[in-house]
Amino acid sequence: MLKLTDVVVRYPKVAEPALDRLSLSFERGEFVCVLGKSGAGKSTFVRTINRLQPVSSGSIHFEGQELTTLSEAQMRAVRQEMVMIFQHFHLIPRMTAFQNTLTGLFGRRPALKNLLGLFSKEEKQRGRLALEQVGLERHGDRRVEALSGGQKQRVGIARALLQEPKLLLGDEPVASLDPVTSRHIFTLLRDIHQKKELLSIVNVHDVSLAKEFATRIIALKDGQLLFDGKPEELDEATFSAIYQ
Ligand SMILES: Nc1ncnc2c1ncn2[C@@H]1O[C@H](COP(=O)(O)OP(=O)(O)OP(=O)(O)O)[C@@H](O)[C@H]1O
Repeated sequence: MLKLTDVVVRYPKVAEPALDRLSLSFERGEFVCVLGKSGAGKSTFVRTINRLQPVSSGSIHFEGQELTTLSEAQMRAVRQEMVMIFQHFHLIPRMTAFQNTLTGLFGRRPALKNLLGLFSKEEKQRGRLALEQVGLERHGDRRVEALSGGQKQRVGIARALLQEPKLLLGDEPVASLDPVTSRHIFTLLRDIHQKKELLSIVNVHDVSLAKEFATRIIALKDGQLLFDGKPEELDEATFSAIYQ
C-alpha cells in the first residue's frame, strides 16, 4: 500500500541527512509506531510520507502511485486519502468542536461552500456521528479553545474520521497529554484503525504505548532504520541502541 525506496531528506544548510536511504513497505491493517530519540527523524519521516516535507532523492509509492513527482494539485487529491493527527491538534480555536469536525470534509467539496460554511443535512449527520464515535457528542457546541487537551485531540480524530482516509499519520499525537489520556487516545486510534482497516503510522515517545498498541515498531537513529519488527522483538539491547 505504501512503499518508500531509498528515501533521503536533507534540510538546507544541514550536513547530515534527516532521513538517510530509508526503504520500507507497509500494508493496510498495520498499526506502526515509530520510535527514536529526539532528532532521530521521526517527525521528518511521517511528514515526508504525505509530502509536507519534500524528498531530496528516492521514491514513495502510495496505492501504486509515485508521489515524489506529482504536482501540488495532484498531491492535494492524494492527500484526501491520508490524514495527519498533530501534537498541537491544529484546530481552529474559536470554532466549535462540531464546526472543526466538519472541516474534515473540506477537501472533497467546492471551496465556496466551505467558505460559506454550507453543509447538507447528511454532512451534518456524519459530523455528529464522528463526534459520537470519539465520545464528544455532548461537547459539539463548545469552542475548542475551552476543551481539555485530550478532548481537543478527540476533535482532531473526529475531523480525521470525516475525511475517510486510508492512511492515518500521527506526529506525536499524545506528546502534550498526560499518561492516562494518552492511553485513551491510543485506544481510540486503535479502535478506529481496526474498524476502518487503515494503515496507521504514528510517532510516539512512550515505548510502553508502542509496545501495547503497535502491530509493528520501527525505530530510527540519525535518520537511518535501526529496528523494524514486532513489538515483542524489541529487546533490551535494541532499546538501549535506540536511546543511547
Ligand atoms: N526545519 C528544519 N531545518 C533544519 N533541520 C531540521 C529541520 N527540522 C528538523 N531538522 C533536523 O532534522 C533532524 C530530524 O528532526 P526530526 O524533527 O524529524 O526528529 P524527531 O525524531 O521527530 O525529533 P523530536 O522527537 O525531538 O520531535 C534533526 O537533526 C533536526 O535538527
